[in-house]
Order: sequence, then structure tokens, then C-alpha cells
Amino acid sequence: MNKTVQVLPDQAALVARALELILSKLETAIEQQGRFTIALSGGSTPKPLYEAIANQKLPWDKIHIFWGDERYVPPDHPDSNELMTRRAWLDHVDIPAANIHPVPTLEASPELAAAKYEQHLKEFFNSSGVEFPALDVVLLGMGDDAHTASLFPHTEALKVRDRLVTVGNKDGNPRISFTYPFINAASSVIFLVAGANKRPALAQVFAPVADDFTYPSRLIQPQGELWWLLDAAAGLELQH
Ligand SMILES: O=C(O)[C@H](O)[C@@H](O)[C@H](O)[C@H](O)COP(=O)(O)O
Repeated sequence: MNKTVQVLPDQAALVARALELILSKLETAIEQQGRFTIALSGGSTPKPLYEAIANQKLPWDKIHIFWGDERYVPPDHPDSNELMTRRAWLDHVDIPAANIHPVPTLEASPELAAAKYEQHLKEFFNSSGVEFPALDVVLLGMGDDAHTASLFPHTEALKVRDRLVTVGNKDGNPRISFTYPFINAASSVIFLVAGANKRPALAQVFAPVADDFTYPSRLIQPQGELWWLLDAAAGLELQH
């Protein structure tokens, strides 16, 4: 694993750096394999980044969008990560509908939604099921409880190692989430973390020893590149 921590002075600089990094990965992926695959996170931090990407002139037909986690709500629900992403970005660019791969949250149960999304991912990546397919980029946020995607502390989702997608649980509300082994199979994982409220969780995630099930972001140890992009408010104590 190749881990890089960058602390940016403020949220605008954080977004600019994340944009620069994603565009660089996008260019390389399209040059080398003719397409770019990215899984997005929800929450509030990435929204300005999505708005910035929407202003770029990109080969949208070569770009495929997935979500690393989603709330088990219809795609027009105010809590939907897909809805936030479409409003901030996807509705404003000429990306083919077939290149947008939302979590099928209209399925009858979260378990069915997770199983269907996993099947779709396997078909898309033409994976035999033995290996975890590798997305080019998985973009993650981190909660102030050190959760990432919908992998919350002390939940069953943290124990799932033989699936791509599982059912997460936040305070009794079901979520659909990539498993941590599937996230770790990505070529690059990029955390985008802002705000002083994330500092205590970051201290535990970066500590030499702490409990992974209490601080789930510790489980993200990709074979490829791991990037932590932090604003100064979040990353103050981590600046080397
Ligand atoms: O569906 C979600 O809410 C996200 O995927 C979640 O994992 C988010 O990234 C963190 O909760 C951080 O959220 P903020 O960026 O709002 O702090």
C-alpha cells in the first residue's frame, strides 16, 4: 500500500486538490484501458467536488459512475446519495445514462438491493467472482465516528469479507455498502475529510494501535494507492 496524507489550508483547496487528483487518475485510466470507473461517497463534503467536476470538459462516454454506499431509500428521496450526485453533477453533463450505475434501492429489501448491485458489478467487470474487481478510484468520506461508506462501528457489515456489497446499518436504518475488501481492491482510494469534528476520529484511525471495529476507516488498507486529503481543520495534528 502506498499511503499519502495531504493537509490543505481550507475546503476550497481540499476540493481543488481532490479534483486535480481525480482528473489525473481519470486521464491515466482512459489512456491505459479506454475507460474510467469511480465509486462515489455521499454526505456533505464531496458535494462541492461534484459541482467542480461537472464544470470539466471530459470524455463522459468513457466514464462510469458507481456509489460506494447508498441509503436504502428511493432515488428521489432527499437522503439519496444518487439524488445529491445527480443534482450537483450528473444532471449537468452529457454522460450516457448507461454509464451511471446506481444502487437498485427500489428492490424489495436491502439484502436484495445489495445482491443485485453485487451482481451488476460482477457483470460490469466481467469478474469470475474469485477476485475482487478493481475500480480505478473509490472516493470515501469519514464520519466523526470513523465510519466510512456505510461501514459503521461494531456492525455486522464489518465482518463481511467474501462479498463485494453488503447491508450496513446506521442507527437501525439500512444502508447498502461496498465491503471493505472490495474497497481495498481499488487501484486508488481517496478519503476526503473536512472539519474539526473529524479530528478525534482521525487520531484513532491514524494511531499505531486501535480497534478496527471501533474505528472502521482503519480497515481501508488498499493494495493500491491510499490518499487522505484533509482540510487544516481536520488534519491539524496530522501535519508532518
Ligand atoms: O452515505 C453517506 O453518508 C456517506 O457515504 C458517508 O460515509 C459519509 O461519507 C460520511 O458520513 C461523512 O459525511 P460528511 O461528508 O457529511 O461529513
